[in-house]
Amino acid sequence: MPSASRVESFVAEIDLPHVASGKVRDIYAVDDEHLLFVTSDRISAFDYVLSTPIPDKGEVLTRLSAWWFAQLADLVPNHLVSLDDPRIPESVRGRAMLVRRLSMVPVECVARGYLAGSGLSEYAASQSVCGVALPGGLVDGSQLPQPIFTPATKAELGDHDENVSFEQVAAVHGDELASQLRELTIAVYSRGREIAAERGIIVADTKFEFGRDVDGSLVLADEVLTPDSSRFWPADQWNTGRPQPSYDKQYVRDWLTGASGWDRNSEPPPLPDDVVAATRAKYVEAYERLTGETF
Ligand SMILES: CCOC(=O)Cn1cc(-c2ncnc(N)c2C#N)cn1
Repeated sequence: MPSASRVESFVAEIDLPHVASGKVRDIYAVDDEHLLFVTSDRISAFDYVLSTPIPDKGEVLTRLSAWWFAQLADLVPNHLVSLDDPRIPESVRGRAMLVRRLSMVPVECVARGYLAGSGLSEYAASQSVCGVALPGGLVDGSQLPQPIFTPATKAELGDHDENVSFEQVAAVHGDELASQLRELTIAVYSRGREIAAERGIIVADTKFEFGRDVDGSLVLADEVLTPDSSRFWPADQWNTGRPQPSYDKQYVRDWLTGASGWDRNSEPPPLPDDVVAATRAKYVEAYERLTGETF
């Protein structure tokens, strides 16, 4: 959980009961049926939430999620009600969604189309990810023969989610729900990946969260296919056998591991203005390339 002072500072900004917080997003209760899903301008890197915000990042990611919800509406219903409802406080309008309150399924529904991160580590040890066997000879950044469902259990803030197998999800939630989650996760990722690829962005993997509404239907919740919930790679720089450049966070990563002189065991230093500006520009560029709209 974030430090008490951090949560209080956000609760102070928004006069609604606090429900949940992630590294960069916070959820508040509006009424029995609705929540306020707020995305801050905070950015995280190397498992730290950096002290320097990226102006407009929260609004870019909020509007990107809203755009994806519309692109995916024929595949799956979603929790978005509005971006400009009068119940959204003026102080966060633009970077907040009014959403339907759901009964959340406590499974991080991850789809992977490429090998990276914890998937690569698991593959190196077992030639599988979350119990899904893969062909030999794959390397960092390899495209998988087809997208795979690699669920995880949500960790406390600051810890890494724990990868689990489909069978483990089925053991806890039943075969039917586990199969529905897998099918929906792969279908929604496949659509999103295809749309992004046409626009020069590889979505290597992504994490969805689903909830159930009052009649038990699965509804797509949380944020969707953003650079925070997914690995976004520039397609024109894709080169297997080494870590891929991040579409949105590479300037931050390069500065932190280079010119900043940062000692990895301590809090990262504040970002210089040029890194902030270049990073903001990448978020805006990703939004404009994907949606075709001017931010
Ligand atoms: C920001 C940190 O919290 C989370 O990411 C996970 N979470 C989701 C909910 C939720 N709960 C009911 N209805 C919803 N529509 C949602 C959503 N989204 C609560 N925590």
